[in-house]
Amino acid sequence: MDLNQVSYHYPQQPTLLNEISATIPVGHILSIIGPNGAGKSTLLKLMAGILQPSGGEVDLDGQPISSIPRKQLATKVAVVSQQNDIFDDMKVIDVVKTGRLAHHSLLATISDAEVAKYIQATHLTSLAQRPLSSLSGGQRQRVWLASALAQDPTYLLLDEPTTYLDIHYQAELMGILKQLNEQKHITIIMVIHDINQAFKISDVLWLVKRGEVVKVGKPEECYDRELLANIFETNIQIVDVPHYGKYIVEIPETQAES
Ligand SMILES: Nc1ncnc2c1ncn2[C@@H]1O[C@H](COP(=O)(O)OP(=O)(O)OP(=O)(O)O)[C@@H](O)[C@H]1O
Repeated sequence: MDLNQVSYHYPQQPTLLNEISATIPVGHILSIIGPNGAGKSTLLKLMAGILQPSGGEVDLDGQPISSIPRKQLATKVAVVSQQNDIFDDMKVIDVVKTGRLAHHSLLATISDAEVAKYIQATHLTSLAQRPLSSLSGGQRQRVWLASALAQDPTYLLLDEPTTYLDIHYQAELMGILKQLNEQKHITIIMVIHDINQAFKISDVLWLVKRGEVVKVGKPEECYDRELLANIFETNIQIVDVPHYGKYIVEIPETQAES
C-alpha cells in the first residue's frame, strides 16, 4: 500500500493531514502511534478507503483505492470494527460468517471448515454457539477480529484494538495478530495507544503528531526519549526490564524533578 502525497481535511475544517507519502510493505506490522487528536484514526480510514483524500491518492497494488469497487476492495482490506450491536442476538459462529458477506453476494457461503479455522485462530471455539450479547468486551473484540478474518484480507486494519481489554486479553490479542501475520502473511496496520505493545509487535512504527508523520522507523530506531517526549509532550523514561528489554514509561514532571 502506498500513500502518495495524501492530504485530508474534514468538511469546513482546516487541513489535518498534509501531503503524506509512505509505503507499507506487504507482510509488515505497522503501528501508528501518537497523542489524542493527532490524526491517526483519520489516516487509518483513508487507508481503508472509508474516507477519500482531499488531495493525493492511497494506492493498493498500484491502483488508487478510490477506483476499486467496494466488494473487490473488501477482498483485500478488512477493518476490525466493534460498534455493531445489531448482531447481539446472533451466535458467535454466525457473526463470524457475516465477515464473508463483505465481498460476496448474500447467497454466498463460507465453508464450515473455514469458519472453524478463524474461530480457532481467535480462540473462540468454546464460545462459538453462544449469543454475542453473552460475551465479555474482550471476547467480543475477538469475534470482530474473526469476522474480519473471514473476509480473507491481505490487509487487516485495526483502530485501538486493545482499548477495552485487560492486560491478559491485550497480550492474547497481540499474540493472535503476530501469529496471523507470521502464518498467513497478513499485513497489519493498527492505531494503538499502548506504545510498549506497539514497540514489541511492530516491524515499523509511524509516530504522528498534529497531522504529521514525524518519524517512520523500526522499533529499535524509535527508542528515543527526546523524540517520544516531544511527540507526547510529557516526560518519558526508557528503562531496561530484565527478560523483556526496553520499556517506555511516562513519568509526570513533578515526580521526575523530585
Ligand atoms: N468527522 C469529523 N469531523 C470533523 N473533525 C473530525 C472528525 N473526525 C475527527 N475529527 C478531528 O480530526 C482530528 C484528528 O482526529 P483523529 O480521530 O484522526 O485523531 P486520533 O489521532 O485518532 O485521536 P485519538 O487518539 O483521540 O483517537 C481531531 O481534531 C478530531 O477532532
